[in-house]
Amino acid sequence: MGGRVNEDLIKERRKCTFDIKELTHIIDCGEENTIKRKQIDNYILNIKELWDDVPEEYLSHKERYENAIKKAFIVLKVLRQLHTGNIQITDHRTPTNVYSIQDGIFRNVNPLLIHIGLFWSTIAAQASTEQQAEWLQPDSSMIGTYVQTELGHGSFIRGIETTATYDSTTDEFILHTPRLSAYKWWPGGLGNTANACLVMAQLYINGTCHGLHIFLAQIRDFDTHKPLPGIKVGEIGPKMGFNTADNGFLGFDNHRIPRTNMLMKNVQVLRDGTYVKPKHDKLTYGSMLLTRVTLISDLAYQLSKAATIAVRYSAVRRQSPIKSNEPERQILDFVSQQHKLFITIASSHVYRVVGLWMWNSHKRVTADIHEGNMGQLPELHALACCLKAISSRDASALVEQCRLACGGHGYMMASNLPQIYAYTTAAVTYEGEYTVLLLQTARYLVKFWRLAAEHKPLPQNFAYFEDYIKKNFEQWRNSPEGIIEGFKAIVAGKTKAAYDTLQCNLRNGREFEEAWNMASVQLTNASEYSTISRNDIEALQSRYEELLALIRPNAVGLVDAFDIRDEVLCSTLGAYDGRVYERMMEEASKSPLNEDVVNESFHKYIRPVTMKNKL
Ligand SMILES: CCCCCCCCCCCCCCCCCCCCCCC/C=C/C(=O)SCCNC(=O)CCNC(=O)[C@H](O)C(C)(C)COP(=O)(O)OP(=O)(O)OC[C@H]1O[C@@H](n2cnc3c(N)ncnc32)[C@H](O)[C@@H]1OP(=O)(O)O
Ligand SMILES: Cc1cc2nc3c(=O)[nH]c(=O)nc-3n(C[C@H](O)[C@H](O)[C@H](O)COP(=O)(O)OP(=O)(O)OC[C@H]3O[C@@H](n4cnc5c(N)ncnc54)[C@H](O)[C@@H]3O)c2cc1C
Repeated sequence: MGGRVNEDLIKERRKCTFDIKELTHIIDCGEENTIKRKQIDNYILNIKELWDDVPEEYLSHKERYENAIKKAFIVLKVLRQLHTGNIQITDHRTPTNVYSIQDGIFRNVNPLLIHIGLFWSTIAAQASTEQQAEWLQPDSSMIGTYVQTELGHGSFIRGIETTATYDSTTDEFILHTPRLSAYKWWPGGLGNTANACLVMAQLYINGTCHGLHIFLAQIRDFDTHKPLPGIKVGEIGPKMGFNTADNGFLGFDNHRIPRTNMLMKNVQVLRDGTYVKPKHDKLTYGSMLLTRVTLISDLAYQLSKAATIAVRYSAVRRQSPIKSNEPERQILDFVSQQHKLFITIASSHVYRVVGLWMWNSHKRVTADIHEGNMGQLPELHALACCLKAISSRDASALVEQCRLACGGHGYMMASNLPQIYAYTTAAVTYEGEYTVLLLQTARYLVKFWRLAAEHKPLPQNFAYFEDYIKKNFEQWRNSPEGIIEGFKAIVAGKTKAAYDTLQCNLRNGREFEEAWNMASVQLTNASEYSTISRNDIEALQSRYEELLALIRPNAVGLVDAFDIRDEVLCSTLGAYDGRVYERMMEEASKSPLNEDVVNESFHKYIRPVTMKNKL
């Protein structure tokens, strides 16, 4: 759409007091990354076949999938070209990588997301060198997915019922779904697209269960794409979002695969059925750990999209004067609006930085694990669980806040905020449900509290537990360092309270697991335990309001610095030029209900009633 940029946005950009490009480079971790990102964005976003004539919302469930899969293979081809041309296409240091721009292309989810993001990475991390050489060929016929969750079990994966029984007479595993609740349910790409999968199943050898292991299974014929004998597979139907993700179900009826299809980097089953244990029994959960780490950056990116849309719209939208004799003000001038939006910008930066830090920690811990040192894994797991849980919960709440901050227009699909919300809120559940993950972190904290309570030596990271017990906490200071100290006190105080409740339940004769369950609300909630006073809270509040006023002139500059292209934002409200009302009218004209001046239903249903006595 051509035309002038909205006058208010022009003024906002003139007001900005910092160098927008410089911030973009910081976000991208360096100017050279920005340049590279823009080149790849240009290359991919200029492919005409990736753009729709008809908005996605007007397509049927089936058409949506077919449209998405067409685009997915164009994207895959481009990714392969870039890959073979030695262009580094993923860079987790930047939130705006090739994975992120796909949001715009699909306006939803790439049905090959799990193939690219989980199937390949799990093989790369958990298959032996020989298996990788065989399965990770660039021209492989396999389109795969990651098949773990079942109808009956998602969170509690030890309860998974699918079995893989070793048959030493044929050197094969027999994959089997013993009952309805054992049907695999949810995996992305499974419904129609995948012809292979990594399946999580309970390993049985000579009647002994060795727990969960991962197996590669072909499920559809590579040529005809028909399900193989013994495989029942299909799509699970419409969802709140993720409607192009092709989530599916899968059942095995004594389906045989070679023994060498078990992922054998960390654990092995030998030809005679000997089981060789892994160095750590949770290495099989490695893909979940990696995805949880990756998700933090993705959620930061979703926040930056929502903030960009809502801030630009709030600069363009005028509604009500502040003083009755004045013209109507930009809604961005209302302090309550600033409070809703600036916290979203800030949270995006927080999770971007934390996501990057976690990504580097993951790399470091993985390198240690390769050397046989598992010491850092529990801490990484505890951090990944907590950060995935709170980043997804914060992101979905803040995206919804941005949507509400756009009033009625935020409710339009054309604003793209409902889709960003549906995408973001799913992350609260998948890859480990929010509460379940918080409880994993709580378990870790309680362990160290017990050490502190028993006056045993603590690692440096937990020295603040000891400080809390010895009441060594400093007086509250209204400064960033003071706030961090305050948070430490809250964590220590909360952990102590949960631990005390747990101990009390145990003293009352409860078994540990039951006592844990009874303390679980305390284990997942935080309260105020610091030395903060009412005066401090008032001082912080007024400092916060001062900061809102300081940020106000830079709000548009701050979201421009995220540098998200209009094709990726896909929003009538958030485009760079701010021509909100023109875009809304243009999008409305695409509604099939505007094709005929008089819809035929008028003649069929309305007129016979309204004109009944007049005909
Ligand atoms: C050809 C060219 C191609 C080029 C390629 C180009 C690439 C292009 C771009 C690619 C970009 C990629 C980007 C990827 C981005 C990904 C984005 C993802 C989007 C995702 C879409 C949706 C996908 C969704 C998938 C799923 O949901 S999969 C299913 C996930 N399921 C879960 O998460 C289940 C949750 N439950 C659990 O994890 C476990 O049950 C539990 C941890 C809660 C409990 O486990 P368990 O019962 O076994 O354990 P206990 O509670 O008894 O604890 C025992 C001890 O074990 C420790 N523990 C547990 N887990 C771990 C772990 N993972 N690591 C280490 N330790 C662990 C506990 O702490 C206990 O310890 P303790 O005894 O000492 O206390
Ligand atoms: C969009 C989407 C995509 C997905 N993609 C995949 C995929 O590609 N592959 C795959 O294998 N799976 C996938 N999943 C499945 C996903 O991983 C599971 O839904 C998720 O792990 C949650 O498990 P659940 O559905 O069993 O929830 P449940 O565990 O049944 O949770 C229901 C409620 O019970 C509570 N609860 C459960 N256990 C406890 C406990 N121990 N303590 C306290 N509270 C508890 C939870 O907090 C929650 O409130 C996907 C899911 C979604 C929504």
